[in-house]
Amino acid sequence: MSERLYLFDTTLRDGAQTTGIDFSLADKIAIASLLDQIGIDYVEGGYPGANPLDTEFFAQKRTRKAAFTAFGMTRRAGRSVANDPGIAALLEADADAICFVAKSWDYHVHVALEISLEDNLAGIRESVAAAKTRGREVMLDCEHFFDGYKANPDYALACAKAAYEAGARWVVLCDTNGGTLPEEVARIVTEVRKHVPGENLGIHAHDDCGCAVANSLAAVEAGVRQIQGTLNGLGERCGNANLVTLLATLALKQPWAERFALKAGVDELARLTQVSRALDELLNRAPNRHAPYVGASAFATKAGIHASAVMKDPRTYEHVDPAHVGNLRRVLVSDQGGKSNIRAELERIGISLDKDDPRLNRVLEEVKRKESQGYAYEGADASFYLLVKRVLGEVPGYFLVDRFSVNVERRYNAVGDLTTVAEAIVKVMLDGEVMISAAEGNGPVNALDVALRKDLGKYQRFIDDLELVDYKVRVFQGGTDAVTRVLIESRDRDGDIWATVGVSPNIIDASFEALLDSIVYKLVMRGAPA
Ligand SMILES: CC(=O)SCCNC(=O)CCNC(=O)[C@H](O)C(C)(C)COP(=O)(O)OP(=O)(O)OC[C@H]1O[C@@H](n2cnc3c(N)ncnc32)[C@H](O)[C@@H]1OP(=O)(O)O
Ligand SMILES: CC(=O)C(=O)O
Repeated sequence: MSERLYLFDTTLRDGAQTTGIDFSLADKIAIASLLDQIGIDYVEGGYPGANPLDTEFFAQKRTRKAAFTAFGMTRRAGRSVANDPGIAALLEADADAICFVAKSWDYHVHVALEISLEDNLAGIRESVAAAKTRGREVMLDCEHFFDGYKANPDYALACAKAAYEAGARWVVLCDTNGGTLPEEVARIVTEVRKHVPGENLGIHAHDDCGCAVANSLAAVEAGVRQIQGTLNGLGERCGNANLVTLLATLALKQPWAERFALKAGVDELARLTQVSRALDELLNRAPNRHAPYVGASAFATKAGIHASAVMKDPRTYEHVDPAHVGNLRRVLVSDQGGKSNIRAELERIGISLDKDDPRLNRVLEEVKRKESQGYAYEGADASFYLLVKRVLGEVPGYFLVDRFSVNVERRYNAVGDLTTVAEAIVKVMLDGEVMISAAEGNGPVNALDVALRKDLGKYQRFIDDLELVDYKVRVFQGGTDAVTRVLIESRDRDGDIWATVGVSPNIIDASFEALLDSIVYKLVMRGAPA
C-alpha cells in the first residue's frame, strides 16, 4: 500500500519573490489554473493584506481543485492575535488553509525580531491555535529550520513542537538560505521525527547550492510527507525546489513511484511540459531548453550514434518516455524520428496524415526550414496550423498585402507637450480591387493592426470581433544582426484564444507577419470563402 505524498506550490508567493518577476492579477489567476491542471495539493496564493494585489486575488475564485492557502507571519511581538491586523487578514481570507511563517533559529529571534525565545514560541502557539479555532487547516513554515537546528537544536525543535502541539497539520522545515546539503537534511529530519510524526512534516528547500530537489528527496526519504516548491523553480534568490522536476521524478522513478501516491495521475503528468512552458510564456521568458523532463532538449538526440540507437529503441538514450510528461522526442538528424514528432503534433491540432503520406515529408521540411530561421511553434499553435495547411494547399489566398508603411514621429503638440505618434498605411489587393487603409495608433504595431483590420471588404465581418490580447517580443542572435520573434495572442467574442508568430530582423515586419497569421487563421477557422 503506497503512502500519500503531498505537493505544496508557492509559485504565487515565494515565486513572486523572484528577482525581476511581478505577477499581475491575471497572471496569478492563470497560474492558479495551471497548478490545478497538474494535480497540486496546496496552492499558496500569497499574503492577503500585504498588498492590494494579493488581497484582490483572495477575493477571486482562484483554484478549483487544490486547497487554496493563505500565507502570513505569526502574530507580531507585543500584540495579541485578536489585536493583530496581519492575523486578522489571514483569518478573514477566503482560504482553505493558512500557512504561517515563524522564526526557528534563536539568532533570528534575537536579531530580526528582537524578542525573547519564549515570546516567539508563544506567538507560534497562539497564531496556530487561532487559525485552528477558525476551522482552517494550519501549517507552520519554520524559517531557517536547518541553520537553526545546527545552532540550537533544542530551540528549533521547540518551535516545531509548539506548532504541532497547537494543532498544526503540517510543520514545514525550511532551508531558507538554501545552504544545507542532502546528507544534513536527512540527518536533521530523522532527529525531528522523534518529536513530530513524519506524516505531519514538510520540506521547503531553496536552491542556493543547486540541491533543492535533492534536499527535498532526501527529506522525503527521511520521512517528511509534504514538499513545498514552485513551478520551474522560481523563488527568492536562486529559487525554490522545482516542483515540475519533483513531480515527474516522484511519479516516474523508483522507488518513489511505487512507495508514494500523488494527487497527480497520468493525465496531470502528461500536462507537465505544457504547463511549464505556459508559465514561461506568461512571464515572457524563454523556456529553459535543458530543463529536466520538460525542456525542448530533454529528449533531443543530436549525435548520430545516439540517433541511430534511439531509432531502434528509444530506451537506449532515454531515462523515461517523454510522452509521460507531455514532451516530445526529437531526433534532430533523422527524418524518420522527425516525422513521428510532426505526426504527434498534427494529431494534437486535429490534422491526420498517414505516416507514408508524402506530404508529411513536405511538412517536416517546411518546419525545419522555418525553425532554422528562428520560428518556434510551441507557443504559436495557430501559426503551426496554418503552416501545415499551407503545405497541404488548404489555405485560400483571401487577399494580398501589396505593401505597408509605418511612420513614427516624435513632436511637440499644439500645447507644447512632447508626444509620439504612429501612423500606418496598408495597401491590400482583394478580388482585383485595391484597398488602402490608414490608421493612427499608440505605437507602430498598434497602428498597423488597426489599419490592417480597418477594411477587409467581404472578410470584415469574419474578423470584426477579433482583438489582440498579448504581444511579446523575444530577441535572439544578439548584436547588430539580431533577429526578433514576435508572439501575438488574439481572442474573439466566443472566448477562443489563438497564438501566432512572426520572425524577422525587423520587429515591425515580424509583428506584421504574426498579425496577418492571426487574421488568416480566423478566416480559415470560420470557413470564410476564398
Ligand atoms: C522566508 C520568507 O520568504 S518569508 C516571506 C517573506 N515575504 C514577504 O515578506 C513578502 C510580503 N511582505 C510584505 O509585504 C510586508 O513585509 C508586510 C506587509 C507583511 C509587513 O510589512 P511591515 O509591517 O512594513 O513590516 P516589514 O516588512 O518591515 O517586516 C518586518 C517586521 O515583521 C516582523 N516579523 C518578521 N517575521 C515575523 C514572524 N515570523 N512573526 C512575527 N513577526 C515577524 C519583524 O520583527 C519586523 O517587525 P518590526 O517592524 O516591529 O521590527
Ligand atoms: C517560508 C520561506 O519561504 C522560507 O523559509 O524560505
